Amino acid sequence: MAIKRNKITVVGAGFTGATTALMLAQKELGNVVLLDIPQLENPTKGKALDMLQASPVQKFDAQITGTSSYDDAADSDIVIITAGIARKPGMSRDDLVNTNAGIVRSVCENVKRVAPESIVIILSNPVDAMTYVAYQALGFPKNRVIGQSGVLDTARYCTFIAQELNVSVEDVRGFVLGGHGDDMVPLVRYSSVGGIPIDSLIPAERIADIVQRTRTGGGEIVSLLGNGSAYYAPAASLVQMTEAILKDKKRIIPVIAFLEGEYGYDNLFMGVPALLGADGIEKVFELELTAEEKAALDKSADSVKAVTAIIGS
Ligand SMILES: NC(=O)C1=CN([C@@H]2O[C@H](COP(=O)(O)OP(=O)(O)OC[C@H]3O[C@@H](n4cnc5c(N)ncnc54)[C@H](O)[C@@H]3O)[C@@H](O)[C@H]2O)C=CC1
Ligand SMILES: O=C([O-])CC(=O)C(=O)O
Repeated sequence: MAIKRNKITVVGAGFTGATTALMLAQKELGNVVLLDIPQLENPTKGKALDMLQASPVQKFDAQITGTSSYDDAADSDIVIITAGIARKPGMSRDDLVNTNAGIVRSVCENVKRVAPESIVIILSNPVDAMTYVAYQALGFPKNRVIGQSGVLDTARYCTFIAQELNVSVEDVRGFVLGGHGDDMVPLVRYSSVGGIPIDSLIPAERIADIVQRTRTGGGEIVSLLGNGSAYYAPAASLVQMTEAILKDKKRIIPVIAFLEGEYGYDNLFMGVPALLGADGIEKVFELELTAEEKAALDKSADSVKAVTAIIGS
């Protein structure tokens, strides 16, 4: 008899998708289906088989299947969408909007057919707008359509704070609100190290540098890689979200959620702190913001609205 495990499909077997598939299996979060286009079926099968053959060495029990058929994704508990093109140096994430909207829409039509009860996590960029596209194409309730940006942006922010102070990343807390673009809003007032507010540990001008480096963190890696974008930290972020849902951990982490009045925004997907558990987004938290923080969030929301309008919200 087959062993009963969660089923997680990762659509897009490129850099982020393949890395995510391996990390999910290594954490034994479920059986993983890695899916890409028919023209890449053999390389996708090859990547999955190669990962599977790491399992006796690393001692993880999970099946990993490469495919181009949505039948293999049937009844997935979670579907992670990484399908689409990545930006190159000199491009913004928004330059990908038209190409990736078509890809995300077609992927979601298949997901809706084979995995109608799944929770869907979107990575493809520009991710706030792509999460909107997915929501429209899937027709799922809003708690089951979630975009990834805040875990990654917060991870970058916390990395830079830990480096600045030469302390363990484990003790750094903080989060980033807003759209996944260069005007995202790292919330300094809610950031601490070992419980100590960062503004009593780091001079204001260095904090400003950290905030700015966080905002352009994706672009920094695009420039260094030369031909693609980040994938290790994005994959780790997707895995953290998947784990929170599958283990019903009730974690409070920033994710892209559908806003219907929260923070004064309506009919918009954007990054906010949320409770993640077995039902997906179980609650969105609305924080008190200062006038300055709200103005920064409004600016970020305006950018998200502009790119979302291109694909017709
Ligand atoms: N939201 C975030 O924080 C992040 C978003 N991204 C975005 O994730 C996306 C993927 O990035 P990478 O994996 O580095 O790109 P990649 O080019 O390495 O992989 C993308 C894969 O999607 C596949 N694909 C294209 N159309 C498809 C379709 N219709 N069905 C199934 N698969 C399809 C391609 O064949 C390719 O294998 C990009 O849009 C990138 O900008 C990347 C990192 C972080
Ligand atoms: O920068 C990009 O294009 C990929 C991405 O979203 C990130 O790494 O934050």
